[in-house]
Amino acid sequence: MKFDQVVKRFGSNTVLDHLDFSVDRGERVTLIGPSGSGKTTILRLLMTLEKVNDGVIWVDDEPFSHMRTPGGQLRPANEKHLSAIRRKIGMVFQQFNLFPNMRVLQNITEAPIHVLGQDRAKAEARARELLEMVGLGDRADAHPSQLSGGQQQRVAIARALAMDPEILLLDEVTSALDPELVADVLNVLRDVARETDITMLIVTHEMQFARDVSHRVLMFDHGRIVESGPPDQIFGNPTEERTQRFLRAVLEER
Ligand SMILES: Nc1ncnc2c1ncn2[C@@H]1O[C@H](COP(=O)(O)OP(=O)(O)OP(=O)(O)O)[C@@H](O)[C@H]1O
Repeated sequence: MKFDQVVKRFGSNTVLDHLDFSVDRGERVTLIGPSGSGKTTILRLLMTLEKVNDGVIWVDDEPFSHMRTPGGQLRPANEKHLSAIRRKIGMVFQQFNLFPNMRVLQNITEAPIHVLGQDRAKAEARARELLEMVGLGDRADAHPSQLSGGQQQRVAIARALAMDPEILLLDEVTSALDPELVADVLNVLRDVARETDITMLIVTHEMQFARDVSHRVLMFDHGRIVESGPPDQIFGNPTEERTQRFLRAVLEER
């Protein structure tokens, strides 16, 4: 995946200013930085919830924000291109947004059956495997309201994985949880990181988790990358004053 000179503005506010970065297949990258630095905007562009003002996003060497004309030129993606391409992307949000009137199993199989056209038996078998993986093998028939927030978030992780995404976006997935439920969710994500080769883009304030699972950390400020490197370097020995100040502030919040 590659952001090539991406510009995103909201009115006169330039949130991403000619942003360039790439993420390799299978790489896990954490975005850190102060509030308003553009991290969520990057994830929303990849979810096709926002459109770039300039520059191009590429996934698998194919234009993502754009599409090719028969003459080989790039033009902004239309709805058809976006709906095909957004299937490559899975996302888990701060709010779990499960379908409240569907049981856990159906929450997971809904999109594979209705969007990907998977056979029901196959989708259910895969959903049960994923429920085992997130430690909820015995809750397939529960309704979301019968689960804790942490369990609901683990269902949301299984639901995202059921679409076999190439890229998984995690946006502050533990921020809405009671503190005692955070560890279970992060442990499930550590397992996902260990057992799959899904590319992950992670926004989190859980610095130890970021350190454990990321190959690389990008520090953002005002829509630009201030510093990037392996987690041990960024968290252990950051060179930029802006990164040092940000990490001190995060530690003080704890
Ligand atoms: N839909 C929108 N309309 C107008 N401005 C927006 C919109 N979405 C984001 N912004 C602005 O874009 C900037 C970047 O926001 P973004 O949410 O990407 O930052 P962030 O780094 O994810 O912050 P946080 O950690 O608080 O979530 C902010 O100035 C924000 O006010």
